[in-house]
Amino acid sequence: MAKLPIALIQTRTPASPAAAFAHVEPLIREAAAGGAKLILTPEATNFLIKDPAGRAVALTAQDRDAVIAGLRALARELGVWLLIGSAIVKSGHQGDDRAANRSLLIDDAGAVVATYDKLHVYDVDLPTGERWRESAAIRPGDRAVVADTPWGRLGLTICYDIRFPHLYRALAKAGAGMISVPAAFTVPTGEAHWETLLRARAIETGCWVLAPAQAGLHEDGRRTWGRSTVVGPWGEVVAKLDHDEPGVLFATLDFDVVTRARNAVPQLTHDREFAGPA
Ligand SMILES: O=C(O)CNC(=O)[C@H](CS)NC(=O)CCC(=O)C(=O)O
Repeated sequence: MAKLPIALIQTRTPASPAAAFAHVEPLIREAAAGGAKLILTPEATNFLIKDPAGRAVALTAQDRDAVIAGLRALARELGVWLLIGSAIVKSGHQGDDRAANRSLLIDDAGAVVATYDKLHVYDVDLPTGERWRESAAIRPGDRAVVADTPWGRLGLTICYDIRFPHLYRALAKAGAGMISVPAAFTVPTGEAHWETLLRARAIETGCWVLAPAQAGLHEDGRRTWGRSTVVGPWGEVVAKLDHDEPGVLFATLDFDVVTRARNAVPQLTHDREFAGPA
């Protein structure tokens, strides 16, 4: 199979959608100019605020969101596939005011070909005193998604999902050769867990793991870990931005490596049913 040149975009997304688009657009152009055919952006590409429940930004529906519309036009203009790691949009569920934290896969004609709503929401109290209640603002999704691309199947996940290995196993078993993990990781958990979790999921699944990240001190005082990373199917870090500044990370995916890793250790075919623990 042909090799796939990709790029991960590392952003420090501002709080307003217009500023968020102005921030990400030149980075995507740089990625396309560098030859990437699939470009991935982080979680919360359309705006990033500390507390989405605080709603400084009015929610829009997916098909009315100006950032999504702008990025669809850009994908078409540049002739690239684009994963909007996530956009925070109206969930579309009646009687639930919360948003969806949604990944959107855009093809090179600008069409939305797959969407995935983040399954696991981040309700966590960190030892540093940081307190997150994502469930107050975000309605979690209820289905896993793999999408077909010209280069094989892509499994879609978001940020905190990385801590739920069974989701990744299900995606690999559904034929994914690459899995996206757009993120806005906190600094304390980024430092302690980010790279290890990404490498573990790659090793367990024999998939390419593609993790574009929010980075640095955002305008509302929130800080994210950055360190966008591409991990190969054997678990090695193939490319990484070792900092928390905005930027573009290039890599070339070879899907023969997926086959080789899975032939070497056919763990995906060795699952067993088991009783208990009692
Ligand atoms: O709220 C937004 O606008 C964007 N979404 C996020 O920042 C989300 C939910 S608060 N962050 C995480 O999932 C961090 C996970 C993490 O850091 C970990 O697993 O340790």
